[in-house]
Amino acid sequence: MTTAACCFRSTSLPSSFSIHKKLAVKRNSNAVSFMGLLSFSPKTSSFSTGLISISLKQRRSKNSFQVRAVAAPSEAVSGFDEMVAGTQRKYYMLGGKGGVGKTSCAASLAVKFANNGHPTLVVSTDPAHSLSDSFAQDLTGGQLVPVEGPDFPLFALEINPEKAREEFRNVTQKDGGTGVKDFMDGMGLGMLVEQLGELKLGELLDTPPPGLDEAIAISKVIQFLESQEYSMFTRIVFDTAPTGHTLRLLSLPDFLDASIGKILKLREKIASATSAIKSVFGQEQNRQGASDKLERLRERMVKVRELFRDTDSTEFVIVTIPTVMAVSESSRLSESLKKENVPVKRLIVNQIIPPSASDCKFCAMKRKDQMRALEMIKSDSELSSLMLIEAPLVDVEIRGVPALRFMGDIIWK
Ligand SMILES: Nc1ncnc2c1ncn2[C@@H]1O[C@H](COP(=O)(O)OP(=O)(O)OP(=O)(O)O)[C@@H](O)[C@H]1O
Repeated sequence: MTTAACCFRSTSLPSSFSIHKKLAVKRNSNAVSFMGLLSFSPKTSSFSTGLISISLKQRRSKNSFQVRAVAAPSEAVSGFDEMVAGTQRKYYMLGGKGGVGKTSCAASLAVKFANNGHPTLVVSTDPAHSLSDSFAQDLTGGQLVPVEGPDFPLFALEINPEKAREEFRNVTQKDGGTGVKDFMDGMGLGMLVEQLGELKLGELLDTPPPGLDEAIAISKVIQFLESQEYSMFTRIVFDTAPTGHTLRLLSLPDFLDASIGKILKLREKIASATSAIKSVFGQEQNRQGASDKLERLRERMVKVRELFRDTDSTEFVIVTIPTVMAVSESSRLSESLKKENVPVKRLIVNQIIPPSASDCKFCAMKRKDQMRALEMIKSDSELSSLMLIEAPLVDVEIRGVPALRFMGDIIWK
């Protein structure tokens, strides 16, 4: 058995393991190993650290190599049995600070659900999508795209926030905002125009606050899921935008709901005030259509809000890394989510450096730091009550279904 010493270099892997964007999924996307002592056994064609082994034996299935975990640094259980049980539709939203591994964790959960018999949809509502990168497949286009690899249907959806906002703008501005204003001006109802000023909807859409795109994206997902065609999905996994956005998103549906509610009320007022002349101008039909659209949009916003707070079907999983900054932010996120009555049960601490048998000072220091952050979690009033899931740092990027399957088997137990 040959032994290669650690560090966070995938150069400790043979050259065929180097990660190339396009080829990753077909050839070597399961090229995953932990930092730490890495051994290669030519006899069995497998790598092993003290913690995992990766078998290079080619499988007959589409996904070339088999990746097998022997043991993870933490034997902590994520309660996956509970997550996977039942065929009632469940929503999992993964969120946290930027770059901590939300997409990798969300994608690995989606793969795991699909491999456990759930037709699954994974949705990115992060304006900076990375699902395509994570799956090493082109999932762009704002439509449901089948993901190749898992045993059961897995679809991905990257919502194009710009496009979604544009659609929203068309409905609210043309038919509900400026449309109302023009209409009222035309009717000589200037006194009602002032009331529109309060709505600030046009302003909102010109300089959208963070979170708006996500609210619209989620409402769009709800729109998809309302149709019969998509009723087969029993698990929906959301890869959400970084923390700040998520927090603002939580209050947005209320805000938008109120704004749209105001517009609709205003419409009713106008409708009665202009009932005598409206038929002359033949505008009644248009207005009714616009009102219906707004009403539907409002209903969807209400559903977004309800979805976030539904303890039976929804759970927000916080993803963090073991650093003081990330832990502090996660604590604040947990507090805010609880305040908003969003169900939170699990906390993933990602990128934990496993104990290393090699004599790497940098790793030892880093690990010590991480252990301190983990202690901080255990004594944090917000985070200590959550189910702690520890996920190891691996020394290459997690890309492609086999790698995600491997990661999923470590995290979701
Ligand atoms: N446990 C891990 N070990 C090694 N690399 C990891 C791990 N988790 C995530 N990564 C890598 O870190 C990078 C960022 O991960 P990912 O895209 O999942 O994070 P994110 O939180 O979704 O980021 P963003 O906030 O930018 O959307 C990716 O290159 C991913 O492969």
